[in-house]
Amino acid sequence: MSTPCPRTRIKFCGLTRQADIAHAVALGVDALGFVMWPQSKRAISVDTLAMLAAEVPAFVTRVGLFVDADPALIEQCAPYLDLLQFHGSEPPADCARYNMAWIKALRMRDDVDLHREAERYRAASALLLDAYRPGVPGGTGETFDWSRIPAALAKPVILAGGLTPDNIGHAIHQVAPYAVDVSGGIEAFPGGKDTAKMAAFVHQVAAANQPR
Ligand SMILES: O=C(O)c1ccccc1N[C@@H]1O[C@H](COP(=O)(O)O)[C@@H](O)[C@H]1O
Repeated sequence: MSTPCPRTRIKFCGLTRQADIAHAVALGVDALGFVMWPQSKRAISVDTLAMLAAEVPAFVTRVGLFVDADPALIEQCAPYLDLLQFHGSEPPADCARYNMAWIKALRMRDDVDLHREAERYRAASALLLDAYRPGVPGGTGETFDWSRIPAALAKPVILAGGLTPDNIGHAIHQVAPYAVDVSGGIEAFPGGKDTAKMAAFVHQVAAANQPR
């Protein structure tokens, strides 16, 4: 029997509208991210999170994105989420205090040591690697040098940062990540997804997963 080809999991982030969720689910997207950082142009309220989370069927992961958030906000959101995404400078103990699965975003500053971070955040379900821009926690729409990602890292890698339907095939072939995360690259406007770009992204991931 031949070895099955690995399937790159897909997370769409920055969902704010029911119609975009329905389209993402129909495309077979694995995880949907909700930005709970109030300064983001994609931020939603807890009430909107509750409404949108109810639209997500079983086996699609609802991810809450937080940036150095007040624990009270995370606790309020937790009933509507399956996974926490920490996108600030949260230390491991702060990520682990909610009795929920979590991932840690790391911004790829020049001096980041991914092996060291993988050891430090060993309780994370995965590490999400994003571009670094000073003063901005994420969602910049910028890529980083993917060759900086070591082939053997102790944690699954979620590749993020400036991914689009045009570059995702190349990214998967070069990095072979566990999953990919996209926000700006499938948007029509901040917080609103473009149905054609969503479909193109998913199709490009599927194409990159075909044996060559
Ligand atoms: O989307 C945001 O507004 C955001 C704000 C603060 C931290 C992270 C944010 N988004 C995440 O950033 C990466 C890359 O996004 P993009 O594809 O480059 O737009 C992704 O994980 C988003 O979920």
